[in-house]
Amino acid sequence: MQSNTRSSTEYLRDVLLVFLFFLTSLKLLQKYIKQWHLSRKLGKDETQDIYKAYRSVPGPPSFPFIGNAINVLPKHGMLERLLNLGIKHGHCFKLTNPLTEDLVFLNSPEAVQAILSSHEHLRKSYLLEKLCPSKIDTTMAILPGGEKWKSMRKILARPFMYKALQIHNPCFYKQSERMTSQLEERFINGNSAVNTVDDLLKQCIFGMASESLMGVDLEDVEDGAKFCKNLELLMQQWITRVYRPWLLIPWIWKISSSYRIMEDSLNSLTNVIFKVLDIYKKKLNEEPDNDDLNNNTMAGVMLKNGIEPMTIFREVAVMLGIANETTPSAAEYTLFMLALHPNHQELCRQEIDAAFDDPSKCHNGVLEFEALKELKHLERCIQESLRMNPVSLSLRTLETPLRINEELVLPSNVSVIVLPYILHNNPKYFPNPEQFEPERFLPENVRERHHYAYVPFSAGPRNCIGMKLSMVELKVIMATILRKFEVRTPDTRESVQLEMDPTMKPLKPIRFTMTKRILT
Ligand code: HEM
Repeated sequence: MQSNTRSSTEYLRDVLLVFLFFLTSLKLLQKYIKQWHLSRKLGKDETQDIYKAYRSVPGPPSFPFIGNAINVLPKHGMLERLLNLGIKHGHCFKLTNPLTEDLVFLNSPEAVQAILSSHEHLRKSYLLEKLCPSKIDTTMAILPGGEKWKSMRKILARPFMYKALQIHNPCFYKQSERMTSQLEERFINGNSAVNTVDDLLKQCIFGMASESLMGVDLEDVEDGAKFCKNLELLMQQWITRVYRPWLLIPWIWKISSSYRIMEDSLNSLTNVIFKVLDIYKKKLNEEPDNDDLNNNTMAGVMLKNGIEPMTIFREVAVMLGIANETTPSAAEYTLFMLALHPNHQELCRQEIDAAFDDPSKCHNGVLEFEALKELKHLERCIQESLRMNPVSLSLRTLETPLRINEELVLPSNVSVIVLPYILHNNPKYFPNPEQFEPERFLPENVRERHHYAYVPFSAGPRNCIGMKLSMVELKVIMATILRKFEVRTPDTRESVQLEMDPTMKPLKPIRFTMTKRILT
């Protein structure tokens, strides 16, 4: 019996070895074919120069079969390992991966500018395209550049501009007031003085994004929390495939439980968004010339441009998925920073009180949109918090070579990553990076820094379309919370670990205490 078990273990090991050998050979073959293709395009000498320079890109030792897997796995602690590599190797380093393209991390503002400002390198990643559920793989955020991406990005730009956001100003306060009442319930009337707030921030931000982008309060159609949960399930199943590569094989994926969960959540989301579109169309029929309805929501601009309902559904679902994955962790972390630094919290509060107490800037508890621009210290605190926890990253797969500087050209079929966490925590660009110093964002200090040293929302033609929306959301949320509560935390910066999942967020929800302010 024992020898049987041993022999089946050995058999398994042999199969695994053959499989890995086969994979590595395939990868090598693929590499030579790509090199041969490039040499036909550029000439043999130039191609040899590119590959020679590429081989000199530093990086940790890579192993047969597993490449640099040990540098990224386990997920726990990955960010710190990557930051250390960034600081050790300087402006770029590479990691190899036996299953997909090599990854080159760009860590200096000059190298970051080379990729992000380029209009030629707009493809995000082959892997991202492969992983994407087929119903949403043609959305603007996933498309590999090209005319289709360009025209959709142009159509969708309008609802994200300040003019459109200004129109939705009352809805931001409505959602935020809803949240502060829930906070009051939790901290003042509840049993425990110490609580987490991540769920309430998420619901509030989701409400703001969905109402401003679709023009309908989701709570009027169905339980917003349920919709939010379905979006999260969709994102989780999608990401599961990165950590379980066998799910990349289509037939295994289609019989997996993850696929079924994803299909169920997709169907549920489709039903709700179609209901919202019906409400919106009815409103449009009643007021066909209403500029707000036609131009200031995603639903409006897409209907006006004759885009079919299924495409509208896809764009809205992906947009809300991204909104839900990014701004809530930025809000939680900003609140944490303000809780850890009462002096900065007080400076923000002085500006906030001055605006709320000025009858020319505040009507019925709603600050004029323009008054948000005057909350300068708050804005710097949000920027500094996004420096320390930049939430997202930029990823591109090169279809043609990319010149980084005089010496280095990266060959095609390499994936390039800008991880702002590395850039923003490098003492060379931000001295004492572990310190919370909002003064770094005073205009005179910003002017002295390289424009590409701070890129939480990316930059260039494929930057974040939702940047202004999320800054407005973050300001309104912080202003309404600080107006009502004194915020503190029993957690420390060292005890709050950030993880990439798939965006950067605290591993465990952060705990807060909130004391109600007595306003005279
Ligand atoms: C704090 C919040 C946010 C952060 C830090 C953030 C950051 C980013 C980053 C780094 C990118 C990658 C760009 C690239 O590949 O170079 C991106 C893309 C994108 N973001 Fe955001 N984002 C945030 C909020 C939002 C919100 C609220 C929305 C929409 C409601 C949004 C929609 C998008 C879209 C659609 C793209 C893809 C754009 C394209 O491919 O053309 N983001 N974001």
